[in-house]
Amino acid sequence: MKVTDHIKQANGKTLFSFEIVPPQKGQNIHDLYNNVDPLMEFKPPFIDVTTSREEFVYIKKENGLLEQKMTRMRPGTVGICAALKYKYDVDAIPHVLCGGFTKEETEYVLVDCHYLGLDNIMALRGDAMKHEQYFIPTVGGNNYAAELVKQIHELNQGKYLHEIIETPHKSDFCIGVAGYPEKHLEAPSMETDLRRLKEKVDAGADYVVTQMFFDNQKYFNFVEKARSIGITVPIIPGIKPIAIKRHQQVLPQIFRLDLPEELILEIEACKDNKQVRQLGIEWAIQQSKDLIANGAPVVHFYSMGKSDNIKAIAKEVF
Ligand SMILES: NC(=O)C1=CN([C@@H]2O[C@H](COP(=O)(O)OP(=O)(O)OC[C@H]3O[C@@H](n4cnc5c(N)ncnc54)[C@H](O)[C@@H]3O)[C@@H](O)[C@H]2O)C=CC1
Ligand SMILES: Nc1nc(=O)c2c([nH]1)NC[C@@H]1CN(c3ccc(C(=O)N[C@@H](CCC(=O)O)C(=O)O)cc3)CN21
Repeated sequence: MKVTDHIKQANGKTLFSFEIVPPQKGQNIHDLYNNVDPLMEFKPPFIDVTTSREEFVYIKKENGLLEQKMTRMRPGTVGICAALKYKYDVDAIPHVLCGGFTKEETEYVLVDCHYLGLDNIMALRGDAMKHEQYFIPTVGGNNYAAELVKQIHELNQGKYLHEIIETPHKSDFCIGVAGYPEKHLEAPSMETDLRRLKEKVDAGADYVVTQMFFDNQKYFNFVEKARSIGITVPIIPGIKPIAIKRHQQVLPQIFRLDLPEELILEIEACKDNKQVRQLGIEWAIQQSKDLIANGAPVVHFYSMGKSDNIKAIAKEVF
């Protein structure tokens, strides 16, 4: 079922959802299930499965030189979605990226999703590769998420690439896109970034999931601004519980967001990472309760593999 239909069906009750990252290749799918199992009692209507960029790896050759190879360390997004759907009867949402894929490859992924009965696609541009300072579009691929949304939307109209299919079967994907309460790191201003978001919605996006934020006011202001420029689709807040002291530096650095002073002081007062993890849980519980009280359609959790903290939060909130 579509995310938008889950939201309609919930009739104002806030839903719980989360996001997982495929394991590194060579791992066991049961490790993933072990982290999903404890969260299923909170009845997530959908689970997102991310797609990671390809990266360079260096293989030591016999002569001692290093050989550079390009590989995807965490493949399997669509396969994991199918596995989750059929194991738990849950809607699993693959993240489909512009970066790393030609439009043709993207079409094949979408055809797989359609055959597997996946009803939703999260359409993202994707980050820069590790060695790149900025995102460089893939030759033959989509340049921005809005173009990817257009490609998916056209498939929904039965328009395949190169228009060589005469009587096409139409897909009916519900399309999610990302939104940035503290603006995307490359955007020159909040207003421009919001216009970009509007372009994605105008191209056919059905809902928005936000980047993580630690001050709910940022989300409320963002929703207000989005509404004021005519974005009417659901805007789902994304929450990440702080888990280690180092997040204080790396999260602002990677995602270009601010941590509230109160949270920083509380992290500084923690003696070890066990205390930070507990603080992260408590902070996310407060954020979630406030988001629910203010009518958020869903609270979506970025669980980066381990689910114990998400479970502790969901137990208090859902
Ligand atoms: N829910 C999730 O999983 C989330 C994922 N992300 C990640 O963030 C990264 C960025 O992806 P998206 O937001 O999908 O990218 P996007 O293509 O919507 O935007 C990327 C940047 O390009 C700018 N931009 C967009 N259209 C433009 C145009 N026509 N001309 C000039 N600039 C333009 C935007 O303002 C933004 O700074 C991705 O790696 C995604 O995986 C971010 C937030 C949430
Ligand atoms: N720009 C961007 N790219 C993404 O892939 C992405 C977003 N934003 N926002 C939404 C979700 C949330 N994501 C993430 C990704 C990593 C961590 C994270 O905490 N990573 C490391 C720390 C960073 C590091 O050392 O490299 C961790 O400790 O787990 C959190 C959320 C992935 N998604």
